[in-house]
Amino acid sequence: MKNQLFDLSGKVAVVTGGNGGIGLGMAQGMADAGAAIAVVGRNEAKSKAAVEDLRQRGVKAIAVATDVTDSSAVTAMVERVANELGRIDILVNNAGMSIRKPPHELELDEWSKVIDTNLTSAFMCSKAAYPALKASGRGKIINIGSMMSIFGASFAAAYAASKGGIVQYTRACANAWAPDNIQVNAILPGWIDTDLTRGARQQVSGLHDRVLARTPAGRWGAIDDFAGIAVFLASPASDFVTGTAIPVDGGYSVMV
Ligand SMILES: NC(=O)c1ccc[n+]([C@@H]2O[C@H](COP(=O)([O-])OP(=O)(O)OC[C@H]3O[C@@H](n4cnc5c(N)ncnc54)[C@H](O)[C@@H]3O)[C@@H](O)[C@H]2O)c1
Ligand SMILES: O=C(O)C(=O)C[C@H](O)[C@H](O)CO
Repeated sequence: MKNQLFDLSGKVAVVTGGNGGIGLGMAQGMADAGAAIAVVGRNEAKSKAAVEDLRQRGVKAIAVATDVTDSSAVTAMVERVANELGRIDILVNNAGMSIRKPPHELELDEWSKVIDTNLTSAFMCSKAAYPALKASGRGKIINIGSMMSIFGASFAAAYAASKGGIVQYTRACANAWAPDNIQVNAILPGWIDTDLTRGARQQVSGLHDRVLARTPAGRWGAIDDFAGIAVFLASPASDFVTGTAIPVDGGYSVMV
């Protein structure tokens, strides 16, 4: 008999920021395991391309244009996914951004934008999706933290605050929703080659080589590195795993 531990057939996953970068890597992994995917993003051309890629993998996929900092848009997004794909079993809170400045130069509106995008969006999406995840009977939430959930950087005050907050929010929800058989976990990516970190490499002098030097795997991460962990945390294989924050970092967080 086929091993069903990692089988996502019949499941529906919502991936915020799923039209590129780490979100697309996770969406591709879950699609290959059989899940239908709702790609939640703002850039329609990128979302269309992502949906085509996912459909080529033999699953249903839809694009839902949504700004995850807008609470009524988030509510409408969840309703549309449930209507069009029939259910929600997996929510991946992945959308994120950074504004890289020293803390004393960061304006209040910049601080708020980062916290709203990286942390408050996870709260809003999780709260909106909770009834559907509970109805699923086997709900899974995957939140995306960072090395900045563990370490600090002079250019990442708001970003690190948001990513530290994601870990604590994950733990709270894991406790609250365990009785509903919803597992809530976080992934802490190391340094991954995406649009986000292309910006970081332009803005932070020497970053590329510093990351290479302290990553035991000897390379930057790729979006494909997130397919396996997404499938694990979305599937029955992780049914007794909740409240954790798992680094996917080529060893960066264990390097002295
Ligand atoms: N790349 C890395 O090294 C790295 C490391 C640690 C954590 N992360 C986290 O991984 C996640 C994905 O980042 P990435 O590196 O793939 O970068 P990315 O820029 O490719 O992806 C971020 C996605 O979030 C979307 N997004 C941002 N604000 C949004 C909003 N208001 N509404 C809807 N969508 C929005 C973007 O449009 C984009 O699609 C982020 O949470 C990021 O903080 C990335
Ligand atoms: O883009 C930045 O400024 C970041 O800090 C991105 C990530 O969080 C970083 O790769 C560490 O995980």
